[in-house]
Amino acid sequence: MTAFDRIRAVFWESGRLHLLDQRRLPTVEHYLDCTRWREVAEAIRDMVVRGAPAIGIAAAYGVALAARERSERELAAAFEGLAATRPTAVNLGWALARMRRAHDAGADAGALLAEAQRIQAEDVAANRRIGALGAEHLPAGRAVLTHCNTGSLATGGYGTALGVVRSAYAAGRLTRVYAGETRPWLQGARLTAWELQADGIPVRLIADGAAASLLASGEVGAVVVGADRVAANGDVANKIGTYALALAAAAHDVPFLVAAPLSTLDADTASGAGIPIETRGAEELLSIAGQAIAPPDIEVWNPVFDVTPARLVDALITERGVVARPDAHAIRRLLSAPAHEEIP
Ligand SMILES: CSC[C@@H](O)[C@@H](O)C(=O)COP(=O)(O)O
Repeated sequence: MTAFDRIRAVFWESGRLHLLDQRRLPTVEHYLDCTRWREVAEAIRDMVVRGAPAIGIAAAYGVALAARERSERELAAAFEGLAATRPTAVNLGWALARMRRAHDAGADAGALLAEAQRIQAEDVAANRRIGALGAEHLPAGRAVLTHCNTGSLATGGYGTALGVVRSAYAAGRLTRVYAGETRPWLQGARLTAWELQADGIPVRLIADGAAASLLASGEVGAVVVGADRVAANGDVANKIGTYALALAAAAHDVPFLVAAPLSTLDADTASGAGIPIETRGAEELLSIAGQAIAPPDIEVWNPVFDVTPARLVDALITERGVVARPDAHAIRRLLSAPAHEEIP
C-alpha cells in the first residue's frame, strides 16, 4: 500500500470530520474529530489542516456540520467564520461559494455533506490528471526540487506538485526529489519528506538556503511547486520562498513549473498585487518545537506566502491542460473551456 492510499488528511466517517493533526507530524499521527463548524475553523486557523485544496475541502465539511444545527443564523455564521480563517488560498472561498450555491438551490444537511464529499473526490481526480499531464513535462532521468508540502496532506489526496512527482516516479522518469525544508513551519521537512519516504520515493532534504547551489549544480531538471492562488494574469502566490526559487531557477535555466487545480485560479484578482498575503505570529520564527532560537523580544516579519510573477513561470499544470508561460489570455482560455475539453 502506498502512502497515498494510507494518508488521509481529511475524511468523513461516522458523522464526524476527521482531521490528521499536521502540527504533530512526523512524530505523532493523531486525528482530531470535529462535530461543529467552529472546531473546523479553529483547525484551519491553527494549521491542523493546511494546503490550499485541503483547506477548501475541510471548510466545505464545516458547512455540512453547521447545516446539521438547522439554524440559518448559525449557517450564515459558519460561512463567514470559515471564510475568515486564512486569507491567501482561494480554494477556501471557491469551496464555500460552491457550498453556498448548493444551499441556495435547496440542499439540506445531507445534500450539503454529499456536495463536500464531491468536492473532495473531484480534487483527487484533478490531482491524478495533473500528475499524469505534469509527469510528461518533466525532463526524464533527472531530479526535481519542490517546496512546502503539496501532497496527500495538502489536498483531497494524491497531491498537485507531489502528484506530478508521484506520477513521474511511477513512470520511471525521476531520479530523486529534493525537498526544501520550508522555514518557518517546516512543511518540507516534516510533511513532504515523510510522505515521500513512506511512498518509497527517493528524497533528499535541503535547507532552503541550499536551493540556489543545488540549481547551479545541474542535477535538478525542474522545480515543481503548488499554488495557493493564481491571479488572472498568471502571477502565483505560494509558500514563502517560492519566489526566490523561481528567480534562482531562471538564473540557471531550470524550468519552473506550477501545478494547481482550476479551483486555485482566481479570475477576479487581476494580478499578484491584489492577493492578500497572510502574515503569522512571531513565535513561528522565534522557536522550534518549543525551543527558543532567537532573543524573545526581537522584532519579526513573518509573511507566509509570496508572489512569483507570471514571467518566471515556465508552465502551469492544471487538470484541463498544461499552459506554457501562463498569461491573462491563457488563464481566460483555461477557465472558459468546457469542463470536458483539454487544452493541448
Ligand atoms: C497543493 S498545496 C499548494 C499550496 O497550498 C502549498 O504549496 C502551500 O503553500 C501551503 O501552505 P500552508 O501554509 O502549509 O497552508
